[in-house]
Amino acid sequence: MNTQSWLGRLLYGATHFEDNEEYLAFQFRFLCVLMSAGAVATLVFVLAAATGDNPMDPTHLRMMSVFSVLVLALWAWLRGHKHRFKAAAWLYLALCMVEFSSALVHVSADELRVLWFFLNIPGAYLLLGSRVGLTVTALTVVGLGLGNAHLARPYSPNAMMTAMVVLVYLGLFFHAYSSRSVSYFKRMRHSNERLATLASRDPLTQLLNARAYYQWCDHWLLGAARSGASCTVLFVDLDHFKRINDERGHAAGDEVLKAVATTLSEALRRSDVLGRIGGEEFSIFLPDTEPQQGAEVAEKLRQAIEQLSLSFDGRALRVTASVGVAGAQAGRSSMSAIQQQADQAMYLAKAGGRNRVSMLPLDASLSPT
Ligand SMILES: Nc1nc2c(ncn2[C@@H]2O[C@H](COP(=O)(O)OP(=O)(O)OP(=O)(O)O)[C@@H](O)[C@H]2O)c(=O)[nH]1
Repeated sequence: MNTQSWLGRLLYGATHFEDNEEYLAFQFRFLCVLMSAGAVATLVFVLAAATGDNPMDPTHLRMMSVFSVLVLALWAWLRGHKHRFKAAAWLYLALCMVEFSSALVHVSADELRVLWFFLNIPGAYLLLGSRVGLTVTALTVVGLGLGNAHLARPYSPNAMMTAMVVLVYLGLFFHAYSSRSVSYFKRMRHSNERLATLASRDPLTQLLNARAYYQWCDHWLLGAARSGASCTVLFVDLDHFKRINDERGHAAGDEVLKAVATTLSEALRRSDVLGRIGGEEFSIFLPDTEPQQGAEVAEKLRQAIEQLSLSFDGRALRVTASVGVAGAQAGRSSMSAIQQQADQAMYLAKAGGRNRVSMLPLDASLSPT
């Protein structure tokens, strides 16, 4: 979506659109093309008038020159800046209205000049939405209806009627089209967001699933490789979880997993990342954190889990966790190597009696049983 040809770069500038900005990307590019084409076409008219091939009213000629310069400037201002799109679209619409009105008033010899207004209708709908499109259609019909009698060479009632019917038809046609296409894009964006959530979240706890979690960690490690920043991974594995399932039922086990996920999320900083990477296994990535600090966080989490007061079917449930801590420097280790180290540390904690925190290479158990 963001790979651009040389023509694209020339017309739109270097503009990055997110996956959920597909419709904005279309509108932005459409406006850039409209403005560049509009400015060039107007310059051709101006040049033809200057060489005497297309004699034109001097007031309108001046108007066209100003129009083409302003549109070129507006296009240059918009290129590469998607957040300027709305303002540029409004300004372009206003410039077109002035330009077409000038042609209507000053170029009486051109019987077809009313056609310029027809261009505004699709442009307004596609760039600024159906409400603006409808307003522009209504203003054009009313303006032409009231202004015709005051023109130096007014259109015949028949010609005016034809122009108005076609304008109204065009307005209705684009109203239906733009409302449909916008709602279609919105639904598509919503579905894409839902799909992205389904693909990256664990359905039980709503935490990142293993794939999304590791993807995030790999991305961080890659980004921090140059600076060699420290990070710590905590591997949290619930103790004797099978027993909870066997003795209290699978539903009780699910409740425990949800409660632990909430407890961990609440205890962590916003910059930390938490994923459910297996049945009763959670992994936590602490960016810019030395192992010793990470071990303190691990101990805090272990205590929070131990202190959880849970009950299922009216009976209390107790849960504890063993936590393995592994520290690393970005650029020196891969995520799978760090996770493996955290895994081994967690097994040390299990072997040491569970409900504790361990760290490699020396067993750095922080909590006595
Ligand atoms: N309720 C529930 N249980 C799950 C889920 N995913 C995995 N499990 C169970 O988690 C249990 C994990 O058991 P083990 O790997 O033996 O680990 P443990 O009983 O916690 O023992 P230690 O880790 O050695 O303390 C298994 O019984 C799985 O069926 C889940 O989504 N919901």
